[in-house]
Amino acid sequence: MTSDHAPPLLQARGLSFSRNDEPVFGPLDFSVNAGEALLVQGGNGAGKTTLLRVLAGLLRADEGEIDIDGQPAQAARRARAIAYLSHLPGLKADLSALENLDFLCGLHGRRRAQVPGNALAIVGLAGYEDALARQLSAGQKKRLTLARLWLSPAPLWLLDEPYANLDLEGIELVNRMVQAHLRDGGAALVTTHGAYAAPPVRTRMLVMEKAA
Ligand SMILES: Nc1ncnc2c1ncn2[C@@H]1O[C@H](COP(=O)(O)OP(=O)(O)OP(=O)(O)O)[C@@H](O)[C@H]1O
Repeated sequence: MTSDHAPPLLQARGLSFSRNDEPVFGPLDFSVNAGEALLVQGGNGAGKTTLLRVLAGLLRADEGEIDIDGQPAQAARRARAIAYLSHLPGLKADLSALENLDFLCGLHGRRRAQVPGNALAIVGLAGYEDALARQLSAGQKKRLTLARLWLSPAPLWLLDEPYANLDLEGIELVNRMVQAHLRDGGAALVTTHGAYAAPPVRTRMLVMEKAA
């Protein structure tokens, strides 16, 4: 079977979510193939973060189906396939940068041939190995979460506002990481308000609007 006939890495059909009977989004239909990015665009409150949390399995959809590699996205498949970069850093404040990465690799595994020390250098944090997470700036924290992402073995990246808090060099770093990940056969969903940079890769668009 050639990759042209492989099922999408991620497919959502009729996906909808509401809170207290108020619709937040949907029904949405979209798919992302290996080697592609899906830009999830929408203004504040449009439901982008909520969608990523539903895809990551942190919230339950009201209706619809999510398939990963052509199979229903149950918990074990999600855990193996998805790396979720929240807009919150989710770091252990009293552990060092390197300890945070070691801890997260212990929880989620890591790509072969990638080690935490190298990942720190790749994201521009060489020399910060022993700095406590709480002593890092917002942009440095973001870079540390990018190092974690880089170490993840998961093919499907869910990136919530990956450019937030980053300087120009950091934005280019995200774009290079996404390009390399897609070249390796991965895929990425990237939320954006539309005003940010977007990765220069093969992209699909999903435009979300605040539910009426
Ligand atoms: N924990 C929560 N409890 C109640 N309502 C929430 C909660 N989180 C989000 N919402 C509401 O759900 C809607 C969608 O929010 P969401 O964070 O998904 O939007 P977004 O598109 O990511 O916005 P932004 O661009 O501002 O980050 C908003 O109306 C928001 O107020």
